[in-house]
Amino acid sequence: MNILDKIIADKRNEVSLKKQLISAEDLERYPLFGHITNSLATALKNSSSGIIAEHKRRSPSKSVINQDLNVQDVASGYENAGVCGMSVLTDGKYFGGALDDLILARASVKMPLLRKEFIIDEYQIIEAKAHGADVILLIAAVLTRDEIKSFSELAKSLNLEVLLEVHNLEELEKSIMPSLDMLGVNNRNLKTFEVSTDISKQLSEKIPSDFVKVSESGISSVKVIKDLKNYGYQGFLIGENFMKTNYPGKSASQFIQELTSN
Ligand SMILES: O=C(O)c1ccccc1NCC(=O)[C@H](O)[C@H](O)COP(=O)(O)O
Repeated sequence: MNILDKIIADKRNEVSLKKQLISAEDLERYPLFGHITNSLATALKNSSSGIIAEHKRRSPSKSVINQDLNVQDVASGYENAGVCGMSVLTDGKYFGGALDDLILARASVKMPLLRKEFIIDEYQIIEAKAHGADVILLIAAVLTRDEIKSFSELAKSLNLEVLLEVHNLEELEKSIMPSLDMLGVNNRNLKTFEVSTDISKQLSEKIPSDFVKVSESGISSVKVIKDLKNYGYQGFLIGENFMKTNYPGKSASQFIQELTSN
């Protein structure tokens, strides 16, 4: 079993247990469920940097990245740096994240927040809204076309935006539909952890122009972003490169200054 299959098997158990503890109807009564959402797609379209900065304590590919930081400080640092939005990993077992991280980030910043999660059930979309998210991630590798359609339509009905993530042409072709806002190409193969931005370049021309294109993972230099911009990318999801430092907000700020200075 590859790591992605393991994550998904664990996620199915986790979600089924959670549903027994808190019903979807209960989640809809959470105060944050009614929050007014902010558009990440619009922020990316209007930005000269396009950075989406991630809160990531650890990962299956790198184990520990940084466990010593306060998520509220990270969120404020990123917002002050001028990023377009923040990705908050909420998976506990493999990434050391939590839904509480999303609530704490929401309490600290106004910018769009992406719930970075392995979504396999509509329940998690309601949960995302109830904990302050503006955007959800759907991963084509683990969903059928019918699931992508029903999950994205549910998200849209809750005023959440959808970032659909692919890693190859087959996933892209099965996923294109009007209920998506942004199409992300993950440069990391989630089954082997191999990272190459070549996949973003190869798939760029296959992504219809009505979607905001996002390149995700393994981005650690301004040069790579300048290159990807030539392929039509307007969003760049960066986690480890910022989170491995003591001050992720400061790192993001320096990165954006370098990116936008010439
Ligand atoms: O990051 C991993 O090791 C990983 C492994 C298995 C599934 C997902 C994984 N990461 C999720 C992400 O997509 C990244 O956290 C995100 O794109 C940022 O990547 P990076 O800038 O390389 O930290």
